[in-house]
Amino acid sequence: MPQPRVLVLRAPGTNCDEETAFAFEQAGAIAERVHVNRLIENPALKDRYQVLCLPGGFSYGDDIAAGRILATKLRQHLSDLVDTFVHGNGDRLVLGICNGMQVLMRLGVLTEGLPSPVDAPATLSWNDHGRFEDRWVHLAVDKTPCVFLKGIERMYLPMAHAEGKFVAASAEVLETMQGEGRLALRYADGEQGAIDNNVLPFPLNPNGADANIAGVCDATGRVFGLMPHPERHIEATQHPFWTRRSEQPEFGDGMAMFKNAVDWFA
Ligand SMILES: NC(=O)CC[C@H](N)C(=O)O
Repeated sequence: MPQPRVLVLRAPGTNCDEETAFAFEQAGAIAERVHVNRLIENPALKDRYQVLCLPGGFSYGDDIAAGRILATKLRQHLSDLVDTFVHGNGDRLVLGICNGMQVLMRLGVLTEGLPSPVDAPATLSWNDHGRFEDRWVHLAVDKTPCVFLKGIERMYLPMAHAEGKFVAASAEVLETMQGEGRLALRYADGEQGAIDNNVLPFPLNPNGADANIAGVCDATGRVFGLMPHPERHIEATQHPFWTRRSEQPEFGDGMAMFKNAVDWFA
């Protein structure tokens, strides 16, 4: 099986790049952490990679708005790189985790092709309670073309963010996204929780996101952004109650996402 090469993009304030690269490597990929300034110096570096991953953290200190500055830098200096991974020949993948999803949202690649009643079809806003929130959440996968979520029904993952509330500009945006399978990942009520479009109470929905949205993809399913952290649950012993389980699964819930990415290139 060809080993895909993953570009894990770093910027000042990124803090999940090591774990994310490790998760991809455990899944069978070759992952390299590359600083955004190295790519600006040498844009041709991008041609080494099949997957672009924007990891979590506080890029540029979350100044102005989380993800805003890195997104602007990418748009100004590396639009060709973004275009190659997002569109290109349709043979590459893009994953944004937490701050990475924030960057993808600010770039507009996760809401491409949607009706836009105001300046953007959707955005990420501050959590309803106005604070940084760090907790484990139950997630359910909706019917979706998302490559990363193939075969996954549920996950239990940590979330850790302040600006993670997905807000759509209109009901039409949400309907279109759901129709295209783009509302891929939702906060759910416990392990058996189903997809629910009615906003679940805190802490089930930790930020008040519309339709309990935790992750969205583009229309092709190759570009995916999620607020929870799959790279923080790739081993069974990272589960908060692992010592109380009689049997351990082979991997933590997040691992399947990284394996799906690797398998897509097989
Ligand atoms: N874990 C993260 O990537 C945090 C994202 C961002 N800094 C926020 O607080 O919203």
